[in-house]
Amino acid sequence: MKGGRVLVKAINRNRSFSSRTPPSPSQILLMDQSDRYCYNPSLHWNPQVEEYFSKAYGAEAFSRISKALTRPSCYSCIRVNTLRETTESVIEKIIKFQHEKKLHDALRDLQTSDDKSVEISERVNNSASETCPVFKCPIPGLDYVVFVKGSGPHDIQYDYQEDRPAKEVIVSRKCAEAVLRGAQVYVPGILACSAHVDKGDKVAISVGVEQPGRNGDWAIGITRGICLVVFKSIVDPQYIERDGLYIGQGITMLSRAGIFRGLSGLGVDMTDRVFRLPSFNDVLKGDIFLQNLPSIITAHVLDPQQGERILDMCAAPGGKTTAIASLMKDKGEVIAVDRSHNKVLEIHNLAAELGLTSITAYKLDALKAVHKNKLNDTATQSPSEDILSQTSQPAESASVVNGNLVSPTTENKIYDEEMKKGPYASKSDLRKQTRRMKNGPGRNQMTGGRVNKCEGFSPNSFDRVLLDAPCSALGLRPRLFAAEETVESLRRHGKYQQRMFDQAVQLVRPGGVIVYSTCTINPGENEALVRYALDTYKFLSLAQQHPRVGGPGLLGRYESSDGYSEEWLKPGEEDLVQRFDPSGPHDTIGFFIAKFNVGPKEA
Ligand SMILES: C[S@@+](CC[C@H](N)C(=O)[O-])C[C@H]1O[C@@H](n2cnc3c(N)ncnc32)[C@H](O)[C@@H]1O
Repeated sequence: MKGGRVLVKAINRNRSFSSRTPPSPSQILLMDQSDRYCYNPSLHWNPQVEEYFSKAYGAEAFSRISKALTRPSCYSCIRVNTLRETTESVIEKIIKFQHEKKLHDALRDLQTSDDKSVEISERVNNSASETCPVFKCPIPGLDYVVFVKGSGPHDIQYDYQEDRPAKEVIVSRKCAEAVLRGAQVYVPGILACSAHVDKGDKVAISVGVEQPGRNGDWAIGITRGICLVVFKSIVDPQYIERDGLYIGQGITMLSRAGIFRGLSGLGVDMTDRVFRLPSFNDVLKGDIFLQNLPSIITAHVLDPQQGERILDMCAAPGGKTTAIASLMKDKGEVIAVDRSHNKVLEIHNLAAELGLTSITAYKLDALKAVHKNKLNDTATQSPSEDILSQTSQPAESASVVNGNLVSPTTENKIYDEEMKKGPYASKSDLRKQTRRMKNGPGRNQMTGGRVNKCEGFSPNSFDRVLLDAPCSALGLRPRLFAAEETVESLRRHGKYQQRMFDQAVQLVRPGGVIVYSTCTINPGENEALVRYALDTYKFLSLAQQHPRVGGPGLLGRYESSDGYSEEWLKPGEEDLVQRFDPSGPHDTIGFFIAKFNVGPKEA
């Protein structure tokens, strides 16, 4: 009864999150559940941002883009490491992998099902994990790119019965976005679940998405561990808000108590998904790299040549860096910088995994990428004259404990804490135990390493520079919430990118090339940057791009009621940039690429 009162309070509190008048619990139970148990989300935007984008694209086009962002692309895009493998051999391996996965799922089905009479071959045929079509990318020049086609959205049978609602699990938005891309549900991503959930139960998975509050703020309104109850007299908080936010169903790997006691591990094994996309986590490591099509195209557009010296200014985790090095057949010098120590380690690990030796990664703030003692040194320098002051940073060797990257100091503290709790005989026993708990040596679970720090580079010392700028990332999909960005934060991104671009311009040699890219649909970070670049540096000109897959850029300007204005492209420039529309025929993320030729610089 006490629990019931807590829930009623929670419901009342959460009513403020919905602008609709919530139906009563008995009305809810009479509602057509097919409206509820489906995937039909609409993306929340900050109202001013929505107005700005609607003006930029037109209301109808923006609504299409917004809808497309809530879905994953319908295919996985794989870049074959051509230094190690052929496209044909990778296609064969992927087909074999999918058949093995189907058999694995059928065996799991046999283990968990009450009806053991169904033959394994029949289970293989009925398995929800499809063998997806695998084919070479048809774009000329990209025959080392492989597409694996997924499917969806699917209608899922959640076995809802009026008197016995499905057991449910609510996951966080980040977790749901990963699940929509093919991941499993891990314990930290679970926010809430029904009462009496046992290990092995079939559960419907929905998403807890931020809802508008009274004060114009956004909140999820779910306390982790809350119990979901649907009786005739009571419904859980956010019952209404989860309408149309069901992403599939799965089998729980732990009981309710186990889920909320644990910190890591698989929580729900997804058996039926709204979008079926093959997951290639840790599959064919070193032979393939999963990468968005526009990112692969960005490396092509840079057109790096063997023997050249290339700078990738914001490089981690190294997707484009490694694509560039591969296009150069690993011959030349690819310098990759990122401001984050751990992310530089990721670049190292990825380069090692793909067997690329032409890449050197440094920790460096790209806003200070021009060496300060060489700022006025505008004479063209050959790479050998470019003296970098680098320090091999005596970086703390980092370790992974329980999935988290920790420094040795932190690691020691953890040991001390664990010593107090655990039955371990000694620190060395605990160390062994902890090592066993560590995740495997995947690229994102670094097991420590040294990072070179560098003071910057001489002006004019690179043949080509890629600035894949940090951005609002409003092109990434699937996305279930977008209202965190305001017009002010979007403008700040634009200013930051301009400062980085200024550095790129100084570092590239006359006659060289700069490629600028973002994964956002925001014209303020795309077309406005191009305008800034062309108006500020008269020796820059837009260059033709190959291959050309994206659509034209936006022409004109934008003026808001607060007096702020933005200049975009001028007629004739629109076909020299590539804008990837998430609602377009290629079904990619939202992305933007501009390529600049660098003419003679003024003295
Ligand atoms: C869009 S991601 C780059 C993705 C990468 N190019 C790839 O293809 O894998 C942007 C990166 O910029 C880095 N970054 C942000 N501000 C930076 C700065 N001031 N200097 C260097 N790197 C920065 C972030 O750490 C992040 O890794």
